[in-house]
Amino acid sequence: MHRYIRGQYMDEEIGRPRLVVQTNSIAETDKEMPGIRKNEKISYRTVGPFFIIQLVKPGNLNALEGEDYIYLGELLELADKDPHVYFTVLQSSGRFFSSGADFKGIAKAQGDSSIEYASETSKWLSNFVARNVYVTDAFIKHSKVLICCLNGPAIGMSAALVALCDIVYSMNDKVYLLYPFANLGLVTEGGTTVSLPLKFGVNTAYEHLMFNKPFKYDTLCESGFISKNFNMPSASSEEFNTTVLEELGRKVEGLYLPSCLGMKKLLQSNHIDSLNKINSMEVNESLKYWVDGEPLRRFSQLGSKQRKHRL
Ligand SMILES: CC/C=C/CC(=O)SCCNC(=O)CCNC(=O)[C@H](O)C(C)(C)COP(=O)(O)OP(=O)(O)OC[C@H]1O[C@@H](n2cnc3c(N)ncnc32)[C@H](O)[C@@H]1OP(=O)(O)O
Repeated sequence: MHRYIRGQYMDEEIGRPRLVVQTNSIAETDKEMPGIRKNEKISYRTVGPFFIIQLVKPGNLNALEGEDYIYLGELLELADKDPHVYFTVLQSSGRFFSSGADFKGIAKAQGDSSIEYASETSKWLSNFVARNVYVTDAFIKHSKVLICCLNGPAIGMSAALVALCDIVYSMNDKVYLLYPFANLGLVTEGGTTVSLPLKFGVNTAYEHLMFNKPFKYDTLCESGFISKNFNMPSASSEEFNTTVLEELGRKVEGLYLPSCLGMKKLLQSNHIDSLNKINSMEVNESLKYWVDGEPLRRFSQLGSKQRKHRL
């Protein structure tokens, strides 16, 4: 267990600071985790009791392919297993938190002739259902407190994962969440059938989902979705990430951190059954749409800029 003493996290098991490098008031270690590959779009590290996952591909607004979502799930499992970790912190880079599923990745899955599928159903079970259900499940059952640092907007599957976080901080009032399922020939995914009505109210969720309308800052604040706006309009995402981490370091000072995990387990028990149920229902409902081909047509229009979201 960690105690934050004189600017250092003391590891009570080994009776000395486990952390070797200090960045400002936050002690840091870039621990090599066994058994996990690297991913050029997503980095991770531990800082005291915080397991930090960062999206680091700002060039395409941190769009993620199927394999990247699987990687996120694997990182969550890693954080789950680490007894020194109490908080899993999601950070990003650049002007967007994440623009969701990568339309180039989806076109690649469709055009890949190296794999022969028995049927369209078999193809989309593998390219959509299995991946989606896995990463959503990893977020639903995660045992550490999930904190999201929204440096900018989040879209689609990535926005669904944001809605599964326990605490969300924003960098400024330009952030929004968009679930463009109706514009892309999809249905709700990533637990949003449950998480959005829960966090915004049923009718507000309907209005935004049916008409492809972004949840803008005002709604995010009024609903309590955003716990705190750091109000850093001219800062970089890196400055925002550092500021949040420093503040978190001060916030956990003196806390008995296992209590936080105990409370997470109890709070999670309120909705975990309905989230588990909907995860399976959502992907099974979506499968029909992928097999029919409408999402592919629409993702391809998005890639060629023939289709846009109304923001
Ligand atoms: C697994 C299946 C599940 C699917 C669920 C989903 O996640 S659905 C959501 C899918 N994502 C989207 O619909 C967002 C698509 N992007 C946009 O609508 C716009 O890019 C934007 C986010 C509104 C931002 O518009 P803006 O005009 O500010 O920027 P650009 O469009 O010029 O984008 C900058 C570069 O980023 C690339 N890019 C953006 N989003 C994606 C993406 N989802 N996939 C791949 N690449 C993306 C864009 O192509 C630009 O790159 P250039 O090389 O500069 O052209």
